[in-house]
Amino acid sequence: MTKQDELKQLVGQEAVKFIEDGMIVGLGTGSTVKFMVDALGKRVADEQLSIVGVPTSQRTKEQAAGLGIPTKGLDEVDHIDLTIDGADQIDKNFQGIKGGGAAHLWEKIVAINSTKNMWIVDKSKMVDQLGSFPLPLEVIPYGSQQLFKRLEKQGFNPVFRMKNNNYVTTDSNNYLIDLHLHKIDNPKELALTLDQMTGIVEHGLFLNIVNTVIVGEDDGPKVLQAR
Ligand SMILES: O=C[C@H](O)[C@H](O)[C@H](O)COP(=O)(O)O
Repeated sequence: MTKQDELKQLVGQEAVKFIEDGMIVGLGTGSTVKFMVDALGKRVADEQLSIVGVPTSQRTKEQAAGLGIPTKGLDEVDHIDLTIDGADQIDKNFQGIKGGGAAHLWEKIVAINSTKNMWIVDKSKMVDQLGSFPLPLEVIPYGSQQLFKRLEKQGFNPVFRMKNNNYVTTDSNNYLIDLHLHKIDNPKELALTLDQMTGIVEHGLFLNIVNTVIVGEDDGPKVLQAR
């Protein structure tokens, strides 16, 4: 296991300590969350912990099922106590970029329906300013070439996310466009601009969403309270 994976595993194991019996828990997506779900599966098996998971992707749903973690869809629960998710970048104001794993639409919908949100990251994700990680957009395939041209004209440096010459598609069968912005001076203003562009289903800026961040540092996981 790489050093970075070790840090991811440790934050995943730390995060599940916040899960209590009877909770409804949003389960994020990504390589860090995968370690968290493994640790949660262990608690469910060892302690007969009774929880319900609400997965933010098919991938996470399948992993949870394989570990015997009961899951429900978002519309089958009346609340979510805590969602634990990864992030691609987090700045000093606890604003984040998500969607590097193509899951930010479902993740954001689950997050805004959660009482508390926790992000788990290794230390490389903590930055002074967002933007060196390309900002993901989930876009409707219909007219996406035209949308792409509009994004180009606005200087957003868009790139369709491709794999083996095919468009990467999300769990909602949409495409992804990554904006290579290098730095984002005003995340709120950018979010408003992108919110208003027809064809963009959701962008990966997660502003004022997270309550707690667990950062994997060399000397162990650090729990930071965001708000
Ligand atoms: O779309 C994917 C999610 O937003 C992930 O939570 C994010 O990309 C972080 O993933 P990882 O833990 O694999 O770096």
